[in-house]
Amino acid sequence: MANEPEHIEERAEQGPPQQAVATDSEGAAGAPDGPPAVRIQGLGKKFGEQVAVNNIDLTLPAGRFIGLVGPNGAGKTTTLSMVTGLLRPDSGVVEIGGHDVWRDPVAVKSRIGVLPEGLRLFERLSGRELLGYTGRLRGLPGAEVDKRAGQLLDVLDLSGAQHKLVVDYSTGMRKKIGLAAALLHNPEILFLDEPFEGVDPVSAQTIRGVLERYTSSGATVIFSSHVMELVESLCDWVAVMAAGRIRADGPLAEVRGAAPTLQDAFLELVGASGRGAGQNLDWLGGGRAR
Ligand SMILES: Nc1ncnc2c1ncn2[C@@H]1O[C@H](COP(=O)(O)OP(=O)(O)OP(=O)(O)O)[C@@H](O)[C@H]1O
Repeated sequence: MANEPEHIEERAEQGPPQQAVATDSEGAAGAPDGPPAVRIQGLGKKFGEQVAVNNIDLTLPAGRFIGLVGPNGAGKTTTLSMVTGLLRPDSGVVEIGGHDVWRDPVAVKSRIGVLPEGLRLFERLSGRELLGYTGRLRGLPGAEVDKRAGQLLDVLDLSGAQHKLVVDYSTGMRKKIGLAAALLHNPEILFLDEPFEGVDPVSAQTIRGVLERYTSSGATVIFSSHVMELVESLCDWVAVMAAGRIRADGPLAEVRGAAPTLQDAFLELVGASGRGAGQNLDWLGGGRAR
């Protein structure tokens, strides 16, 4: 990720140009009785001449396990940063649970949990203190924060490290404490940027279990990943992004289509299926005689 998140309050004040948002509750929203988890219209972001996100429209239904996939530089992090109010778009509208991210930031932020990529944590707090601080910031009563923090630390196998300073946490431990902090207020929608990166298989299994339990209650998870097998086994809804555009989105089976795996469908969608595997590197082969 190359994004340097701007300051959140500053961005909340200076929303992007507003556009009218269609009010239909049909189609990909999938939940006729409520608004979709996320509705994006005309969302765009440029960094200098580099178009990171190219006027995308996307509707993500509530109550699903949703994967946002795409090659390096596709625009996933930029999109998630704008959707969660961490980065100001150049254009477009984002609604979360029917609330405009820029006009109604408090309503939105109380409903979402975010595990951003390149997560910055308060390094000089212990894991336990970090959760205590986050819970109080979220307005939870102290006793409830203590209870939930203890349970999350236990489930995520961090109890033994709860009094260690976050600065001394490993990459995987940082992901797990970040996830605990994002879940503490029991949000309706959880956004996770590469939640499994740097996480060992045992911890990945634990995180999976926590997320599956969370979505089974009707909550929504939206996460970005490069690992197709993971997305295929976890998600029931997928959006494929490449070069700043949405190439396909919908139920997993629909996006996979006739392809044997999501990986095959993905390579086809992003136009990488015919790309050579380094045939030009004819000098490479350290095991052969030179
Ligand atoms: N702060 C920034 N300044 C300049 N360019 C940026 C910045 N953030 C992102 N970009 C560019 O925008 C494009 C999209 O980047 P982004 O990080 O959103 O992609 P991504 O899909 O998350 O990639 P990855 O999977 O590698 O993390 C890339 O070309 C990237 O170089």
